[in-house]
Amino acid sequence: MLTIENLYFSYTGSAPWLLENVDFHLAGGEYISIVGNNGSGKSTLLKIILGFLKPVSGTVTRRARRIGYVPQRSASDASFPITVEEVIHSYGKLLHLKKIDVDQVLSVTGMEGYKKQLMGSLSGGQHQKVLIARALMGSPDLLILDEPSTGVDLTSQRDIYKELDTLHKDKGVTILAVEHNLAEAGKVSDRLYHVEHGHGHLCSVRHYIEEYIEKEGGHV
Ligand SMILES: Nc1ncnc2c1ncn2[C@@H]1O[C@H](COP(=O)(O)OP(=O)(O)OP(=O)(O)O)[C@@H](O)[C@H]1O
Repeated sequence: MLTIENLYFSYTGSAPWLLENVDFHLAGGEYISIVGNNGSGKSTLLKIILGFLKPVSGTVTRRARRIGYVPQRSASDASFPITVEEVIHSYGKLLHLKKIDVDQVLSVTGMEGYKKQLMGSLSGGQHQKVLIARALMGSPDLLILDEPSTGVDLTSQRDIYKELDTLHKDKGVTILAVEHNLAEAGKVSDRLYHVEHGHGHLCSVRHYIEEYIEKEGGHV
């Protein structure tokens, strides 16, 4: 679905590298969460994968038919006066979809009852559920999310990861997400991709937690 080979990236275009000699492979049907400290380059890697940024060197091969993207939530999202149904309609137009059934789109994450509401009036969890529903328009085979549960209460976090788990397990959607929420994402991801000091490696959730406990002297 996605292969990265020998990727180097920095915002200046030269060393020191933010991402250095990165290799990554995401197979169809997998769910991988990208984890690592603040500033380690996770969102940057996602932007390179999405084609928003160009690697300085190395290759990114995308084999997905269609990619759905849920961006990181920003404070400005709440102040823009747009309703839920307008968000769905405008995205459908962007995708050149011939028919847009707003109720059907929103029903995937149980948000059809909120279509007349302003985006800014939704709670953090409701907002993310609308963005996930939007990202699923046009039936993407790869769903990419940047910190899907930021600013979301615990109950809504569980709802969101339950939905991601269903999409992954029942509908076969391949998922790649930048994550800080290991408590929830760890339960549903197949593996983690740990970005640290410019390098990345795949590991199991268990291995990552053990490594973390060792470094932090026994505290998670
Ligand atoms: N447009 C930019 N121009 C220059 N530097 C940037 C830009 N965007 C990000 N950076 C820097 O690149 C580094 C990595 O940022 P990035 O957002 O990829 O990290 P992250 O791992 O996603 O962090 P977090 O967990 O805090 O979201 C940071 O030092 C950041 O300040």
